[in-house]
This record gives sequence, structure tokens and C-alpha cells, in this order.
Amino acid sequence: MRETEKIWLALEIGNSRLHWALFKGEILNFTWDIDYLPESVIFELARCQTLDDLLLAIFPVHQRTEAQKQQQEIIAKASVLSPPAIFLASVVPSQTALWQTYPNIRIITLDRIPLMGVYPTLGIDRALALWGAGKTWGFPMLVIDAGTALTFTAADDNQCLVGGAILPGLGLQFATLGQKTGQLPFIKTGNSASLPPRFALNTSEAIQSGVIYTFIAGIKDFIEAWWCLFPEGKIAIKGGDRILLINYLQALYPEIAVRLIVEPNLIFWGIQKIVIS
Ligand SMILES: Nc1ncnc2c1ncn2[C@@H]1O[C@H](COP(=O)(O)OP(=O)(O)O)[C@@H](O)[C@H]1O
Ligand SMILES: CC(C)(COP(=O)(O)O)[C@@H](O)C(=O)NCCC(=O)O
Ligand SMILES: [K+]
Repeated sequence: MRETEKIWLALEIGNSRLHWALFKGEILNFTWDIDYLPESVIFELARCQTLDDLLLAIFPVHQRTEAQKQQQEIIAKASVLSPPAIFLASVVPSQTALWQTYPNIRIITLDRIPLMGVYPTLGIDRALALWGAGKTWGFPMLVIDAGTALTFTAADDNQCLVGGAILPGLGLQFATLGQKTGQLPFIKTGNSASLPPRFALNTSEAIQSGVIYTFIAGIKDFIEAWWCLFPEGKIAIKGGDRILLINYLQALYPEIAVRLIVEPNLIFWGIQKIVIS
């Protein structure tokens, strides 16, 4: 089989869950998210004889959309004699360790990414997302990742890291208040666009008001600082809370929201650029 037709997987391990993509050559066929897998399941993957078997273990059928099921059936017909390569980008070392048992694991390290001026402990997810966004839409580029953590990561025209920032993500802010206080409830993040009242008269709405308005104000402040540095600079948004975030931004600052590129697969574009080059 030609190299360009090979099936391979990309796995990004975030602090909340696993993010998967199935590629055929340079084409991204489909993506899915799952919870962390038990060590025993990862260990068994080495013994899968077919791609079908492998996918059954890492992509439960009940989670598949109809389109994904059809895609998967076509893909599964392509016989895979050896376990397909899994290109792994992880920011969770204990999880990385578990995946070392997979026979065809290819761990992506920072030195593989042609971004200049990186510092040694920069998260591989941040570097890949920035690379994927910049190579797709152009530099200067700022990536906002609304994941477990909220991160800002930027590079200039010369594809050189400008820097960024890290703070607790939306889910984490609600969880910390619920866990580290004596009588605050745990608020779940939904996908609703409706904003809480700014001056709330009950606990639940007070928490939502505090977290959401300061979260959005902080993001707006970073965006404005970015446009001060690079008035034509682009901005791409990813992460599990991206829809919620964009909904709030549309409601509060529509003129900012229209300029944002919303793209969940930035890391996979980054991995694709590196694997294919
Ligand atoms: N099914 C889900 N499981 C976990 N988090 C989810 C889910 N759907 C949305 N989220 C939101 O996504 C955030 C995590 O973002 P994500 O990009 O998946 O994290 P990471 O890449 O750090 O693992 C959480 O704060 C949560 O609010
Ligand atoms: C900042 C992060 C925790 C974000 O992880 P995520 O929310 O995507 O799971 C991760 O990119 C990381 O561990 N970074 C290392 C430190 C740094 O980037 O400077
Ligand atoms: K992430």
C-alpha cells in the first residue's frame, strides 16, 4: 500500500479526556472524544488483529454518528496487517506512560514542531494547535484553547512564539468553587448561550455571573492586547468549551466574535502537517 493511503490515528491526551482522529494519508476522516481508557484495555490493543477490532476498543459504537458508521465501514475494508501508527501528543505524563505498550506508538515531542522560540516546558498541545492554525490560516496567530485549562498561545509573522497565558478553564473554575468551599454547589457547564444576571440574587446565579463575566472579560482583554501588538493578527478558538465561549462572546461582543475562527481540530491539523511533511 502506498504511504499516502495508509491509515493512521492521532491521539491527543488532554487533562479531561482523549481526543482521537482517524487519517487516511493526509485526509482526516473523522474525530471523536472518549474518557481515559483503563490500563488493561490499552494493553489489549496490541493484540487487535484488524482495524475494526482496534476501533471497537477505542471508539464505542454507540458514540458513533451515522456518517461515522458509514465512514468506518469503508475504512475497515482497507486491510491493516500491522497495528496502525498512533501519533500521540499528550500533556498528561501518567497517561503517556500507559500508551508506551502499544507496538506502533509515535510520541510527538516539541522538537518536531518547526515553531521558533519555544521554551522547553511549553505544552505540546499548545504548540501543535498554534502550528496547525498558523499553517492553515496564516501568521500572526493567537490560539485560544478553552479546555481543562484556558490557554492563550501566540506566534508572530516569523512563526516565532510570542508567548501566552494559562488559567483555570470554565469547568475547572466551577469545580474548584464546588470542591474547595463549605457550602457552594457544583455548577455544571452546559451549552446554553443565555447569560446569567450580572447582579445575581441567588447562589447558583452568583457563581455563574462571577465566573462567566470575568472569564469573558479576561478573554476580551487578551484579544485586545493581541490586536494592539498585531492589528491584523488572526485568532482561532478550540477546546471543549469553545461553543459556549463563542455564544457568550457573540452576545456580549459581537464585533470580536465575528473575527474569530472556531475550529475544534487545530491539534490534528498540526499533527497532520508534521506527519505528512
Ligand atoms: N463530554 C465532555 N466531557 C468532558 N468535558 C466536556 C464534555 N463536553 C464539554 N466539555 C467541556 O470541555 C472542557 C474540557 O475541554 P477539552 O478540550 O475536552 O479538554 P482537554 O483537552 O483538556 O482534555 C470542560 O471544561 C467541559 O466543560
Ligand atoms: C496548559 C495545559 C495544562 C493545558 O492543558 P489542557 O487544558 O489542554 O488539558 C498544558 O498545555 C500544559 O501542561 N502545558 C505545559 C506548560 C506550558 O505550556 O507552559
Ligand atoms: K487541549
